[in-house]
Amino acid sequence: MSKVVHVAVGVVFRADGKILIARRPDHLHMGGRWEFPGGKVEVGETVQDALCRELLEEVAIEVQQLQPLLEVRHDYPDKTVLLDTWQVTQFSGEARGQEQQDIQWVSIAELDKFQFPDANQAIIDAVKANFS
Ligand SMILES: Nc1nc2c([nH]c(=O)n2[C@@H]2O[C@H](COP(=O)(O)OP(=O)(O)OP(=O)(O)O)[C@@H](O)[C@H]2O)c(=O)[nH]1
Ligand SMILES: [Mg+2]
Repeated sequence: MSKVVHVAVGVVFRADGKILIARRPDHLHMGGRWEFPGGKVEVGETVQDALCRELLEEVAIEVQQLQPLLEVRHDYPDKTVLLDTWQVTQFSGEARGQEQQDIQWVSIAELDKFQFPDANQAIIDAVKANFS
């Protein structure tokens, strides 16, 4: 059994209620699909630290307030991920794709128009249930 990849994932809300999504670069796992920004938790790092680091690296925002939303464990054919998912309610800076990836701010209703990795359906369901 391969080990579970622990991933810090941020559902970032802007003051107008829109959520930040980013398009994964084509060459990566799940390339071309849309995601909530985040990345792997490194050794010796808390998941909160990882989330803050990843959001700064990927979309140039500084997290100021976060709270746990849910954990999703999902088996892909090639790996198992644990998406440790947090709601970000306050941040500073203006989001931009730091790795040439497209980003968009979308309403909860619009989330269904985008193709996400399979593991994300549980996150989208939780967002709709909690925040619609
Ligand atoms: N960030 C992020 N990763 C997701 C989501 N959904 C999902 O299945 N994943 C998976 O989680 C895994 C790790 O995420 P990642 O590729 O962002 O990790 P990372 O930023 O540390 O990238 P790196 O390994 O290139 O440094 C990938 O296999 C990715 O496909 C999501 O909404 N956001
Ligand atoms: Mg990432």
